[in-house]
Amino acid sequence: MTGYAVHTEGLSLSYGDDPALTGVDLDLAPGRIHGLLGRNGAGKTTLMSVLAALRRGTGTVRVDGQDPFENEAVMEDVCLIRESGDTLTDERLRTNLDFLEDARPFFDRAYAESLIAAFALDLAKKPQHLSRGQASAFGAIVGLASRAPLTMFDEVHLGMDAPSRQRFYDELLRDFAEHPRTIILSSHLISEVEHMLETVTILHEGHLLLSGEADDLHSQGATLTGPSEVVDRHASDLAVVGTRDLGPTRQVTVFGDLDESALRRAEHDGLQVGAVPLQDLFIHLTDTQTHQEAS
Ligand SMILES: Nc1ncnc2c1ncn2[C@@H]1O[C@H](COP(=O)(O)OP(=O)(O)OP(=O)(O)O)[C@@H](O)[C@H]1O
Repeated sequence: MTGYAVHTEGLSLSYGDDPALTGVDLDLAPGRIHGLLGRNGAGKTTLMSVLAALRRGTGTVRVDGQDPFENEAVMEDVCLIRESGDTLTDERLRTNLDFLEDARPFFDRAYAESLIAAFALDLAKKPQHLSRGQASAFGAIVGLASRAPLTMFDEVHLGMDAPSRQRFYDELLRDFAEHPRTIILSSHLISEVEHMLETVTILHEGHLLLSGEADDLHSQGATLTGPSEVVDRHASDLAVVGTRDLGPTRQVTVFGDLDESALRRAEHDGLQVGAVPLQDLFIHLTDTQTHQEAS
C-alpha cells in the first residue's frame, strides 16, 4: 500500500456567501508527507473536510481517482483527525478501538495499544474525560494506527505538550517509513514540522498560493551573514526581505529567483550563505500576497 493520490480541479466551496475555497487546482502524489500551510481562515480545514467527504464543493475532487463524496469504499480509507480528536467522545478508549477495528480496514490494534501505553493513557477512560492534550494524543494515535491510505492531521498536536508532540512526530516518521501512505499535515508550528515535509502547499484566503517540493521552495531563499558593508554590497541586486544586525555583523534574508553565481561570489568574499527556515518563507510569501492585494 503506497497511499492515495489527491487531485482537485477548480475546487470551490462557500459558506453562505463567504468563499472558503476558490478554484483550487491541486495534485498531491501518493506515499508522501505533504504539508498544508496557511494563515487562520485560509481554507485548510475546509479543503481537508472536502477530501474526507464531510463537505461537498463544486469542481472536481478525486481521491485515488474517485469522487470521495458518498463513496463508502474511499471513505473507510480516508482518515481526517482534527483538533477535537475525531473519536467517540462518550465511549471508553477500549470501545473506540473496537469500533475502529470494524471501521478501518488497515487498523492495527496492537500498535494502537502500544501507543496508548507510550502516551500513558488509560484504556478505561472516555475521551471526554481526558485532558485536552491527552485527547489530542488519542486522536493522533487513532490517525497513526488507522494506517489509512490517505491520512490527514489537522492541527492534531494542539494541546499536546512539547515531549508529546515530539513523540507524535517521531512516531509518524517511524511508522510512515514502515507503512508508506499519503499524509497531509496541517500545522501552524512550521519550524517543528518542516523537517518531515516532502512537499509544501500554501493556501491563502481560499486560493492556492503554491504547491511543490519542499526543497524547491527552500532554494528560493537564502541568508547572507558577515560584515555589514560586504553584506550590503552583495545584497544590493537581490530582493532583501529581512535584515538583522548584531554589532558589526549583518544578516539579510534574500528571496526570489536567486542567482547561484551571485551567492557563490558572496561565499567567495567570506559571507556565510545559509538556508532560510520554511517559517520565514511562509511569512514572507503570505505577507507579500496580502500587500499585493491591498495595493
Ligand atoms: N462552518 C462554517 N460556517 C461558516 N464559515 C465557516 C465555517 N467553517 C469555516 N468557515 C470560514 O471559512 C474560511 C476558511 O476556514 P477554515 O476553517 O477552512 O480555515 P483554516 O485554514 O483551517 O483556518 P485555521 O488555521 O484558523 O484553523 C474562514 O473564513 C472561516 O471563517
